[in-house]
Amino acid sequence: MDLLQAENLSKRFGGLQALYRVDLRVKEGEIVGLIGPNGAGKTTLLRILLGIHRPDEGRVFFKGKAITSLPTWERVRLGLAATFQSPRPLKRLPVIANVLVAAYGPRGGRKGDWVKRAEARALDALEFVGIADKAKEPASVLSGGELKRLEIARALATEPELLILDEPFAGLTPVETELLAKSLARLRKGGRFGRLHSEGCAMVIIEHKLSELFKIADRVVVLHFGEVLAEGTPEEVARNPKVIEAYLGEEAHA
Ligand SMILES: Nc1ncnc2c1ncn2[C@@H]1O[C@H](COP(=O)(O)OP(=O)(O)OP(=O)(O)O)[C@@H](O)[C@H]1O
Repeated sequence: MDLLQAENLSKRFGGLQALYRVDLRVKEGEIVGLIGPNGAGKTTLLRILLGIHRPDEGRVFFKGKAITSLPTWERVRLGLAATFQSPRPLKRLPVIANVLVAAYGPRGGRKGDWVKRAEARALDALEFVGIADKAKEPASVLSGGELKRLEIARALATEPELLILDEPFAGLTPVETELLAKSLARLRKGGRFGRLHSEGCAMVIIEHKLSELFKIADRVVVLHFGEVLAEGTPEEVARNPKVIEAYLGEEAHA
């Protein structure tokens, strides 16, 4: 059984067809890259998976359960987590408090001693993304790259089974990008990270930095004008003439 199964998703904003009959499947522990030109519908798809938008048509299943009409918090409780293109931290609160919010959230409560363990898990999530030394600083002191990593720590504190990342590498330096890509690959393998536990987290990663994405993705789905243009391994997608014409070619000319 697939961990996530989205079927026949369509979404229209006024006269604009942002998504048209899109299918997306994610297996347990799989990393799926979601790419496509600006405006292709990637963020719209992410928002439907999270319950921020309702699709006009189509259904979403997570762990075999129909979640199409569930609110976001219930999806999080089931094991979905996400980070967004633009981080929105609680700026005046310490970095650790930003992560604690997630650790105390609806999913935290599934384990008996969650209140006692929340602090430890929040710290370990910060350790995982390499900003534990800033735990007591207000979130406002973090650099752009560190804020992106804070978002990831916050998502990880819920110990998700599927993590959806919207441009995690954007705004990161090359060194930060490489470190984060390695951390995500470790997370997918699973294991214990301090007091955090991962069974091998699956991921959907929206990204324009293709060389980094292609190193860690098992499969890549290409959206174009709201429809799936192509799908395959990174190698297959990179040499697909339709993809080169619609997207990669454009990058090459940029
Ligand atoms: N809330 C909204 N209201 C109206 N139009 C929207 C809304 N959200 C997205 N759109 C439009 O839907 C289309 C798809 O946008 P979307 O943000 O999903 O693309 P994207 O692939 O994520 O692009 P990018 O790479 O620039 O983030 C765009 O034309 C966008 O302007």
